[in-house]
Amino acid sequence: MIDMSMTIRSSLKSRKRWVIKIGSALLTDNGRKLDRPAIENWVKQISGLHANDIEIILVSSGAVAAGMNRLGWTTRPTSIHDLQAAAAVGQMSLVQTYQEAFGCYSIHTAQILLDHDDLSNRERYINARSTLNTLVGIKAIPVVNENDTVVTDEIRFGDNDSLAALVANLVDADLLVILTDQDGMYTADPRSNPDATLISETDANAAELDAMAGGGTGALGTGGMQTKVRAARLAARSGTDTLIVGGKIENVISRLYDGENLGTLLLANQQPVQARKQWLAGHLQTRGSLVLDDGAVRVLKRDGRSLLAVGVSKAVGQFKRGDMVVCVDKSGVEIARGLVNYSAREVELIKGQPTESIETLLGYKDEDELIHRDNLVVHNTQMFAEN
Ligand SMILES: Nc1ncnc2c1ncn2[C@@H]1O[C@H](COP(=O)(O)OP(=O)(O)O)[C@@H](O)[C@H]1O
Ligand SMILES: N[C@@H](CCC(=O)OP(=O)(O)O)C(=O)O
Repeated sequence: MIDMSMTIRSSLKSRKRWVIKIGSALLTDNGRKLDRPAIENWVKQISGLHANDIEIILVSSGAVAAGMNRLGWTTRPTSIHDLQAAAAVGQMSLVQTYQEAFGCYSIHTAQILLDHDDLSNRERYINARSTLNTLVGIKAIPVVNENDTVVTDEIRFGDNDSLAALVANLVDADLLVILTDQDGMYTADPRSNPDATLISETDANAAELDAMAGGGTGALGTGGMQTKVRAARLAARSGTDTLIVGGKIENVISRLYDGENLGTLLLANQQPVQARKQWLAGHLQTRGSLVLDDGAVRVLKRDGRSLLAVGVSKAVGQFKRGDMVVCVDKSGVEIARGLVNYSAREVELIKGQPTESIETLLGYKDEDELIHRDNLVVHNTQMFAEN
């Protein structure tokens, strides 16, 4: 009998484009300064893949931790401005370290700082995508982090796992590798459950993962395993498999490339969706919601049709035309999300009404649909549960 897991592992070599995320806990050896020898070691391995024509986009945390260390701050600040200041100071060390380390292999690096708006605005999304594709095309290695200077709580990704997944969507990555301080994902948080066992491989959307993933983290990491599972689900939307693996395992990246069975492989098990829909699905910020009646839920889920005003019973929030809204059934379960063609105020006037009445009710009609099917992503229930 063929061992499927070995088949998948050995096929990793043929995955052309990898997004590799290195977490704070790991980069700073859990709170001490940037672990330069460790960084040089990952860079050496990544350079090996690069020499084999694998395209790499690096998502690196560590700015806050590196900044704290430079500033002599021993405890992580709670004020957002202090965190931003630490990140701004630390980002300098971070990129300098990567530049020097990759420079030893004559590889150019490029700093990319992204915030939520960059990926939620269609135009900026396309610009970010083109720049990353161009950099990869000229064989430079983009080093991505969240743009901590311009973000506030409301628009923060908050953890680099989500950012890495959205970057994977953005560049249509073939594999997302999340390097962390545990050997992979365990059946429970190994910090508090010494009997927990390592999961080798499962579906990214497997429901049991939610109960196994703890949010608890070390001194500097954010999000724990929950954000990694969520990231794997986001990445799955562009058909990208995710590997969660220990960054301190000797030669981990090279060994994964060679097909070794390390860490936890969370499989996308779905075909890549159309690029625009990926962007919609990864669009974390929503401005409101629409409550659908049973008939609308059925046609969206079963027939993939557009959402019409007649199937909506309520608008919640202050959204405008073009905003992202979630569509929930009458018990509040999210079934889809998409770009709405009418504002909340307009929806309140046309909800439950046939399309022919829109012009009479509003005095004009922009579009027949509340959300056109091209701008609508219908998903299975638990995908956005943590948003
Ligand atoms: N099921 C689990 N398996 C492995 N680690 C887990 C699990 N649940 C929670 N964790 C915690 O997640 C931590 C890693 O996440 P985090 O501290 O955010 O690191 P990073 O900076 O790499 O993102 C681990 O140190 C561990 O304590
Ligand atoms: N932008 C922040 C990253 C936030 C963070 O620590 O994320 P993670 O590595 O997922 O725990 C930094 O560079 O410090």
